[in-house]
Amino acid sequence: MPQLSFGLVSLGANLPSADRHASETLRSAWGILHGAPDISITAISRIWRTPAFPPGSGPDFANAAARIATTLTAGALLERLHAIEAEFGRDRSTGRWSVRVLDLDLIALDDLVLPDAATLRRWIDLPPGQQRNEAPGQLILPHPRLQDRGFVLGPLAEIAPGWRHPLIGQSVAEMLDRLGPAGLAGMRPRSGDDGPGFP
Ligand SMILES: Nc1nc2c(c(=O)[nH]1)N=C(CO)CN2
Repeated sequence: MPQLSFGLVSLGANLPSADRHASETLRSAWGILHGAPDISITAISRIWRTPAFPPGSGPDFANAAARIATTLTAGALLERLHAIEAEFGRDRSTGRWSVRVLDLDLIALDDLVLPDAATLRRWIDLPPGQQRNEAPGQLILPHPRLQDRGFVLGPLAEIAPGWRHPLIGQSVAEMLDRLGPAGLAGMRPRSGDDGPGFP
């Protein structure tokens, strides 16, 4: 029997037409994710509307977070997430902060720390905006900017507030607290009828 892992995935969409379209993109993406034989979504946050980061870099995003159970390895799961992004027309070659159709980020898988604790610590401590020197496609877990981003932590706190970062040692709720009110500035869950709960 392959091992069943616990995973956290952050979903983001920013379309020029924003809003309604972007949340439809997220809904169909999590439908595809849940339809895969070796992945199931066990909880999904509400859809949040969030200002683009960095500020002024484009239209608002729709963001959500999913808790999954999977038998896939981290590498296979990441490939699957990229394949779903490609189905939505995302082109990873168009640059880091360009307008994207769909973003599926693997935030964490069990307590994996990759590539290793010392390297991840160095990347976590990099000043904002400074580039990491990872190889293209290299697996980094947990996501190295997770603790700085309200648009990740806000939705995540709805489905996994007690999940503890294996290197930082803080829970999602504690990381969100540390960001303070400014960390969620301008961000809001869209409406009560968006969830939580799946489907
Ligand atoms: N609000 C918000 N801003 C972003 C997002 C995102 O998902 N939400 N994703 C980015 C690229 O990963 C860059 N900026």
